[in-house]
This record gives sequence, structure tokens and C-alpha cells, in this order.
Amino acid sequence: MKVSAIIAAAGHGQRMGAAISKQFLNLKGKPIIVHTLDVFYRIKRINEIILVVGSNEMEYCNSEIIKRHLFKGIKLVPGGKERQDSVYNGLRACDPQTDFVIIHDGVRPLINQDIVIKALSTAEIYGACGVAVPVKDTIKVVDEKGFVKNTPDRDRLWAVQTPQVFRYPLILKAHERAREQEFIGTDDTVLVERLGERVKIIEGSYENIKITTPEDLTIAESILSR
Ligand SMILES: Nc1ccn([C@@H]2O[C@H](COP(=O)(O)OP(=O)(O)OP(=O)(O)O)[C@@H](O)[C@H]2O)c(=O)n1
Ligand SMILES: C[C@](O)(CO)[C@H](O)COP(=O)(O)O
Repeated sequence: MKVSAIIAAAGHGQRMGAAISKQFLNLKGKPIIVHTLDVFYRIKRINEIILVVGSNEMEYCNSEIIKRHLFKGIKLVPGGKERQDSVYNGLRACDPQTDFVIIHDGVRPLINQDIVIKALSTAEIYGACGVAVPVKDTIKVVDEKGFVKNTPDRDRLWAVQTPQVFRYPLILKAHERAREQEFIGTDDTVLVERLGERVKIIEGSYENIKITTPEDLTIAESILSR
């Protein structure tokens, strides 16, 4: 069985507001993206890693990330305008023999191998699996004027993270359908949901944060210091 991992790292990190893209910022002595790659690089069941980066960052990434940190066999692919476009470019670059694809955000460096492997095993059973955590806050749906419309039952609410794992033909079809329909989702499981297919959710970790704004870097540093 062939497994490909797509690491989406072609964003600009506008909300981080740093001088360089946030995936290249230092976190405890090495770039964020290197922490992420380290986890996937060590998983024996993964046959290929596809790293999707900004088209103007390919050279930098090749010399400063891949060569400097001695990663071998990682495929570099240029990203697109939206995260979804970047993932699609990664999907098209997968080995045609691929059976399962693991999709992960480059800026979730605190993921661990156990969760990735559990998500892969779950996708082998159900075809599609997303890692998530139960929400801790009460969530309100608010109208455009700032008034509460309703309060969904918290017992049914999960905050979805990555990795998300799929049978390769299923996720390729889901992305192609979304492109035909000009639909842009904020994750990959929603594209599969739109095909009417089931997605199994498994519990991940509250530590698997997406580094989005400066305070997330402080939180990640403190988790890694433990
Ligand atoms: N066109 C894009 C946009 C995002 N991503 C990746 O998707 C992940 C999650 O996205 P997000 O945290 O939103 O990153 P940015 O788009 O960089 O952040 P911002 O929205 O603040 O600019 C990141 O690893 C990011 O690099 C990508 O590969 N291609
Ligand atoms: C895919 C994702 O990480 C799931 O939580 C998230 O939706 C990406 O969000 P973005 O900030 O819109 O790229």
C-alpha cells in the first residue's frame, strides 16, 4: 500500500505579520516547517513526502530547509493562491500508484507520529478521516449585526485540525468537483462531505495548534519546553 504525505506550506502568514513566511520562523532552534517535516520523515509507512511551498520560495526551501536539514527524497511543488489550490497541486504531484494521502498544515509542528498513524489506519477503514478535538467554549452563531442567532449543542461540536487522510481517488475527485463548482473550503474533509461521502473524526490533541498569530508561537515554545 502506497502512502503520500502532502505538507501545505505555501501561505504568506499575513496574520503573523512577520517579515518572512511564518513556516520559516524559528521555533526552539529550528524553522517551524522543519519540526513538521521531522515528524513525517520518521514515519515508515509514508512512501513519499510532497512539500508545497510558494513558487518564489522554492529555491530558498531547497537550500535552507531540505539540503541544510539533510532531508532526502522530499518532492518540492509550487503552491497556489488558496490553501486548497496548494493541496490540489500536491495531489497532482503524487505518485499515480498512491493509495492513501495524508494532508497536513506545515504550520502545525506539534503533531505527533501516533496521531498521524491512527488517522491513516482509520482512513484505511472508512476512506476519509479528520483529526479534531471537542470544543471547550460555547459556540454562538452570530448574525451580520452582531446578534446571536443560535447556540449549537456543544456535545456535537469538534474543532477540526490536520492531518486529514483520504483514499487517493476520493480526495482527487473531491478537489476536482470543488474546482468545477468554484467552491473553496477551509479544509479538505468538507470537499469529501460535499460528495456525500462519510468522514470519520478521531480525537487528536489540544497541543496540535496551528501557528497563526504571534501568541501561538509563544504557546508552541512553552509546549516544546516541557
Ligand atoms: N495558498 C496557501 C495558503 C496556505 N497554505 C498553507 O496552509 C496552512 C494553513 O494555513 P494558514 O494558517 O491560514 O496559513 P497562511 O495562509 O500562511 O496564513 P494567513 O491566512 O494568516 O496569511 C499553512 O501551513 C499554509 O502555509 C498553503 O499551502 N497555500
Ligand atoms: C485545515 C485547517 O487547519 C483545519 O483547521 C484550517 O481550516 C486551515 O485554516 P486556514 O487558516 O483558513 O488556512
